[in-house]
Amino acid sequence: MAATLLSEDERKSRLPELESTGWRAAEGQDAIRKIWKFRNFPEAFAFMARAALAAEKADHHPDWSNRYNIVDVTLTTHSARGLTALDLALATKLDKFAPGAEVIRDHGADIRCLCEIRAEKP
Ligand SMILES: C[C@H](O)[C@H](O)[C@H]1CNC2=NC(N)=NC(=O)C2=N1
Repeated sequence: MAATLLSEDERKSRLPELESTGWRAAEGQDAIRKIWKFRNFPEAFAFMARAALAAEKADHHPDWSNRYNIVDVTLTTHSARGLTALDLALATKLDKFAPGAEVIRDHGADIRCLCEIRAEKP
């Protein structure tokens, strides 16, 4: 069965818990975003490996980027064009995979979304 968008009631009851672990609204889309800072690249990549296996098993995949020890994750359900229960489930799993990692709320200029990159006008 196709995943359906979270209702207002579901959002009210489920999102505060994710908010408390550091998830925030992603800009410009119905999605949640969290940025982790690990101690080093191996720890970041170990997290990503576990996340990748969980994502593949659930057939639900994160939109993410990695730069050295930073993993920047956005969750949304593309087929539903917004948040569904699949995103809540994956977010909860990711939180379990990175219990000790620092959560970054303020990202520096070095970490930019590819969507911000524009070709220079000739
Ligand atoms: C064919 C395959 O099941 C779909 O493309 C899945 C794969 N992973 C997915 N992941 C996410 N986040 N959203 C989707 O709609 C989605 N669709």
